[in-house]
Amino acid sequence: MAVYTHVSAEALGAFLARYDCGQLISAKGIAEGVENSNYLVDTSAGRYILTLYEKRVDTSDLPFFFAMLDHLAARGSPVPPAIKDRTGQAIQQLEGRSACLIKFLSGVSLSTPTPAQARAAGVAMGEMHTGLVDFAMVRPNTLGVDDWRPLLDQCGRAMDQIEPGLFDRVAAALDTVEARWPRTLPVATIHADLFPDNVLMLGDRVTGLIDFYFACTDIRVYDLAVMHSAWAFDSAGLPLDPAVGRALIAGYDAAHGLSPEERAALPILAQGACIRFLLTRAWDWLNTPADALVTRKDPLAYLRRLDTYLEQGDAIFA
Ligand SMILES: Nc1ncnc2c1ncn2[C@@H]1O[C@H](COP(=O)(O)OP(=O)(O)O)[C@@H](O)[C@H]1O
Ligand SMILES: N[C@@H](CCOP(=O)(O)O)C(=O)O
Repeated sequence: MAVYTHVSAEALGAFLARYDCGQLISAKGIAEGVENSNYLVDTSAGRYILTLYEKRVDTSDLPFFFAMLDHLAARGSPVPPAIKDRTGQAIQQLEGRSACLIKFLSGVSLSTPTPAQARAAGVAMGEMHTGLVDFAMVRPNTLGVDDWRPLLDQCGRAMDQIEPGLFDRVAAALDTVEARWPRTLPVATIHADLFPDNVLMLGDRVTGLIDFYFACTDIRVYDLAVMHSAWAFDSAGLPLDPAVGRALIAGYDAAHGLSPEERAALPILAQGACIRFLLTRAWDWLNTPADALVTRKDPLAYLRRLDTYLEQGDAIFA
């Protein structure tokens, strides 16, 4: 459960008093998520998400994330803007953390998407990228290709406690990815973590794109590769029906367009995405205290995805 910081009823009441958002009715910690503390807050005026920012979010980045959300919301994307208090402030302090009240969006996240749902999600990413074409702010990717080697070294040989030989396998894959990483593809603002749990859906319709706290400026089609690595596999990292991944890419292509160079780069970008999530999961696996109220994500599910990309090459994207 991702509730790292407890919020008292008194502190929450005082926090809500700054907003025109009604009187507090209830607040419940949200089990999903791993990065921040999230509460579902009901008031006499409606339902909200309260987020307190924890370890990986640098609060100096919050203005970038909220400007991106406001930009997308103004262009009709189903994203949740932060709510401003009566003085126009979105970012507050609560229980010693930076905190925001965020619009609640309906929908549920999928564990086994159908091709039709994957297509809709690909379209949603494509439309998001189109909406961001004129977004001018820049935030370098702090978990980009040049950060993976230092992260691998930080995890070190302790990775072999997760799986014997894991460090050497990831090091070898990273050698290839670094050598073949495309450096001339279009760069843009990307979500960088659009997993199924960050896409809310009702049936085949996307109702929400959430969790923009890894958003950054990087190779645009890397965003699609990240998405493929998360959507085309089950939670153990085993491939789903290949039609799911194909539909995702077709939806993106229909909504935004994919150049031949971008399409050709997908295999190496997807291998990079596997290394990125394998490493952050491995770091969390090795450094999360046993009594933490959070479910650690399995690094090896990303080793299995990497193996599939290495075995299947271009075929999985054809
Ligand atoms: N704007 C929102 N509307 C509805 N539910 C949300 C919203 N934001 C977050 N959630 C819920 O909270 C969960 C955790 O949020 P998320 O941003 O993914 O957390 P974390 O950053 O800790 O990974 C989501 O899986 C979803 O259930
Ligand atoms: N999507 C990442 C971890 C980030 O978690 P999220 O709940 O913020 O999406 C992973 O699965 O490793």
